Amino acid sequence: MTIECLTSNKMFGGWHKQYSHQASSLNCRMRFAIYLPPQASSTNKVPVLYWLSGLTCTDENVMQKSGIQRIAAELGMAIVAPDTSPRGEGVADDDGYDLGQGAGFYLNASQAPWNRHYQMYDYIVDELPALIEATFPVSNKRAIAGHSMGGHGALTIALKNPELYCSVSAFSPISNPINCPWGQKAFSAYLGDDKDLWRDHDASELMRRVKQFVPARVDQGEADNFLNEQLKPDALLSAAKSNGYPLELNRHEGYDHSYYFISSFIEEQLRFHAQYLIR
Ligand SMILES: N[C@@H](CCC(=O)N[C@@H](CS)C(=O)NCC(=O)O)C(=O)O
Repeated sequence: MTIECLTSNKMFGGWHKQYSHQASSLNCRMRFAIYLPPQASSTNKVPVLYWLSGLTCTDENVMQKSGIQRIAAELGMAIVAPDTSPRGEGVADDDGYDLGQGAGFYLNASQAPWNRHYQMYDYIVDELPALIEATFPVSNKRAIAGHSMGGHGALTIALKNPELYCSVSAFSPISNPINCPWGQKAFSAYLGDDKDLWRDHDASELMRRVKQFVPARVDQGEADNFLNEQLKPDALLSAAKSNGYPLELNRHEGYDHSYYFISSFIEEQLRFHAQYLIR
């Protein structure tokens, strides 16, 4: 498991670094970013928040636009930002921004040609945390968060693995992908036409039936141009209500889908996670 450090920048007393490594689950080289707060040292392991980004993003969007490091440094929390799909010349792709590279949807593809590399669920749940915990001064206390496609990823991964994550949050998640164009396009390609199999990758479907509740917070801008067609937070809310799931859904008047919105509320989300990660 050799990894190569690509960049290293001191920030708020800690370090922001980018690494490249060969990902065996994805069968290609991957880049990720990590922010290590000043509290992280060989004698002090800090908890980790995994951040899953949205369509068209890489590890860089959240690290460059959200301001997440300032509050992570105060709270003593590492942030890990993986890429949003497998990458490279030999990796299947599509002309659309919402399928293929930059649009891995954090699931394991079963259909050709996608199944050769698109195993993002295994990468995020197993391979990457194992690498992070073996390489950096971090504990195995994990939380997970994300934006849009990454909000879908964070919610579905936490709901399926309540023993692995202390808490979950999302900005503007694709809450009911089986009933929206982004989700239907991606799930048809990656999972095939059997819609029964899609339900296992849908946050609203999972929230309606899970028995173990991971503390969950969602922030949604009311002026988000994807709100009604793609994101559908009401489906998530009604699933939570029907199952007695204590979901905290915050609606914010006037905010859109961008990182201007995320940077306005990232501090609140990190403080939400700190209640469960840092005790
Ligand atoms: N239609 C947009 C969809 C992409 C988009 O809005 N991506 C969101 C996530 S769903 C994002 O975070 N973009 C990158 C950024 O704002 O830094 C496009 O043309 O690229």
